[in-house]
Amino acid sequence: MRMTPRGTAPLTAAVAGASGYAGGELLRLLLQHPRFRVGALTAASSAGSTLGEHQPHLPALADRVLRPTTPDVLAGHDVVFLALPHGASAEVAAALGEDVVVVDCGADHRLTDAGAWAEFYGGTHAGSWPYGLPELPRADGTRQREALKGAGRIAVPGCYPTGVSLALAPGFAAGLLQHDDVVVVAASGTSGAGKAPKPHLLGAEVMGAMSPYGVGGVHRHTPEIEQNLTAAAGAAVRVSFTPTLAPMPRGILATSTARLAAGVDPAAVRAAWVEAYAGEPFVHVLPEGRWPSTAAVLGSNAVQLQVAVDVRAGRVVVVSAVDNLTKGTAGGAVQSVNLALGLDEGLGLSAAGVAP
Ligand SMILES: NC(=O)C1=CN([C@@H]2O[C@H](COP(=O)(O)OP(=O)(O)OC[C@H]3O[C@@H](n4cnc5c(N)ncnc54)[C@H](OP(=O)(O)O)[C@@H]3O)[C@@H](O)[C@H]2O)C=CC1
Ligand SMILES: CC(=O)N[C@@H](CCC(=O)OP(=O)(O)O)C(=O)O
Repeated sequence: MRMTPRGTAPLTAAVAGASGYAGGELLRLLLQHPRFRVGALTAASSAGSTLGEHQPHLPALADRVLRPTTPDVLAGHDVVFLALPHGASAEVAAALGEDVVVVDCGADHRLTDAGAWAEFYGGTHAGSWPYGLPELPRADGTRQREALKGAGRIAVPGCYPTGVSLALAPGFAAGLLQHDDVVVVAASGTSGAGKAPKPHLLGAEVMGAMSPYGVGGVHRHTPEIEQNLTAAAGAAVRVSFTPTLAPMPRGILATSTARLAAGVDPAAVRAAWVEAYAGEPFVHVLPEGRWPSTAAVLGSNAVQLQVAVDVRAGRVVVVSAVDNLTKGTAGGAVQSVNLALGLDEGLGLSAAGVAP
């Protein structure tokens, strides 16, 4: 049985996938966290090399040697962060005891519907864990953070679902939006695709170009976004989602639109978002007339939002920006772990970004 830590003794955190982008961002945040001490660091083909060869921006850990990703190496920590490719987490997690908080940054434990898993990922569904998006409004008036308090297992959301779900959920929770006409187009920086070499991520392909991918309702974040918006609406929501690759290292800008429900006064719409996030330190509805930008959230755990009503088209338009590696992965993971351990939710995290 896992106990809530008392006092101020350091908590140990292992990071599996430490040579990757998500692993590197987790380590950057853990080094700034007052309660964590970094324990074992693991990888696959990079095992045996030093962290400094993969993460030159983390000099404090440069001499640490990466170890193989095995349950034996990861056991004995308070928290294990898994920043591994899809499909690699479930087996490792199953071999870790109940006394360890396990945080899966990959997709293996995000979806509750085994049919959706089979359709979008294929293979065996590993099951679902409490979903790590604390601010997400739910139809019963609570927030997702309630499911994370004391959790021993956490499924970190995908980067697009973080920005898109927080953008639209207040409108569904307040009954302002139709459920069957939701369109999302989002652009992501290339770190969202991970570090493993891929031809479409070569500099010559990416620089100076924006290109869509996963078009036609086939991107695997579609069912995850629908799952979140359905939880907010209390009834099934259908989404058409189109991702785009943008020539920048980090950041996601999402434009999410939905048709206004019958009888809704357009003038009253924006207030629902302002009210939903009024007490949230990491979700910022910008003052009217200002628009989110990926540059303003770089390295930050913040989500920026703006809401407008396109009266001619009868649609609500929400633009959101997140850093895919911070709030979109590692920051969201640390925030959820803080809740799981009974620590202050924002401990070690900042809404301040890096600019220009
Ligand atoms: N990048 C992003 O913006 C986001 C990523 N995520 C998720 O986080 C996870 C990691 O992504 P990301 O960091 O981008 O990926 P990277 O490709 O950058 O890193 C993957 C890491 O996993 C290790 N690894 C690869 N295969 C295995 C294996 N079979 N067993 C153990 N370790 C392995 C790699 O080690 P080696 O160096 O030895 O190959 C590397 O450390 C993924 O599930 C991804 O979906 C979630 C949200 C956003
Ligand atoms: C630019 C880019 O390729 N992005 C990734 C999403 C990254 C992420 O959040 O997702 P997962 O944890 O679900 O892999 C993609 O579209 O597949």
